[in-house]
Amino acid sequence: MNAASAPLSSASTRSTPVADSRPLTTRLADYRTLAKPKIAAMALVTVALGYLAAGGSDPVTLLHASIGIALVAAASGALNQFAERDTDARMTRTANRPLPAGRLSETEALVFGIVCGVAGADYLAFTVNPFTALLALLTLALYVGVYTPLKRSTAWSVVIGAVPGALPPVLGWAAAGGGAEPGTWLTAAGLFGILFLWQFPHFMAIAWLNREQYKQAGLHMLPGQIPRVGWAGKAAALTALALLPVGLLPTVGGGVGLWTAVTATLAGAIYLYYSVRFAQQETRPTARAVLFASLGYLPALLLAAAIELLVIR
Ligand code: HEM
Ligand SMILES: CC(C)=CCC/C(C)=C/CC/C(C)=C/COP(=O)(O)OP(=O)(O)O
Repeated sequence: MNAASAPLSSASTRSTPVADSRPLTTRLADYRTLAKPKIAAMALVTVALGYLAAGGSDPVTLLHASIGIALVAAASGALNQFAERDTDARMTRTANRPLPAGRLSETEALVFGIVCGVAGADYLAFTVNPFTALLALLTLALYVGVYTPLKRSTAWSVVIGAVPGALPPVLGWAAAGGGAEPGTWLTAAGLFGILFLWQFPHFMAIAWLNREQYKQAGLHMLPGQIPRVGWAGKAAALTALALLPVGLLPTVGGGVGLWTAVTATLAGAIYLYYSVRFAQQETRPTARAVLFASLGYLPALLLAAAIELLVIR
């Protein structure tokens, strides 16, 4: 029985809500942490990219889609943390999250996740379209129901987790009615491919930085758990290299233009440079440089597409 399957220590989480004298702002901050706002915010960047690339031009529809998807993303973060309350308690990076730290109860996290998921899906169905609502629920189901449990048993969980992670731009494309226009399917496939590949250098760096903690928690995030020297870096460099041609697909599909293709190539080249440096020498600085490069790539793409589609065109 590995560490992840060991029984929960009773001190690490509470199952029933207790009277809480903390200020409301503190409690709201804990619910905000449950929602994983930074990951959700970056996902919304890619939703907007998908919406614009599918020809979406109504800011109200994009706002409705963003609100609904943000609620479903918050549900995915809360239900993921509910499911990982035991392993989160075993990693210093996550031990201070509301559940392992005992600031929120399992019931509170579960109810918050379910309410956000139901509200988000209903909101999308009524203000955008049922297809987008279904796709958002599929993303939630794959992330919480497939990726999260698989982390305890196989490193392939990262490849599987990259599928829901890559769906947000397709949600934006669906919100713009992309499904009705077969011609835009290549654009949607390109955006999915970009985000799918983008996740590997991003996470190889994170997994390498946290490799001892993942081992301690019994999570299988890299083959062999502690990667053979250079494995994480090589995987990052290879996927960053593959990202260069895939970054051109939304332009080939006609969803975006030449400037977005140029931006994807420049941002991709920077991402590749830092990934190759990480492959050459796996150190904390080279790994952190890959992580920071990953956090700049997607906003750069959205900015180029927005200028190209809303200003230049
Ligand atoms: C296989 C897929 C992915 C994995 C395993 C993964 C894992 C992680 C982990 C473990 C962190 C560090 C969180 C912390 O510091 O506690 C992180 C940070 C982050 N991830 Fe990912 N991620 C993946 C995909 C994505 C996707 C699809 C997005 C959004 C489009 C994203 C956006 C972010 C952002 C913005 C941060 C920085 C958050 C912070 O600084 O706290 N990630 N990721
Ligand atoms: C609509 C919708 C649901 C959008 C969300 C997009 C999405 C699924 C992003 C998650 C990507 C991912 C695998 C994060 C890592 O979680 P982790 O549990 O490995 O991270 P942790 O170790 O920090 O908890």
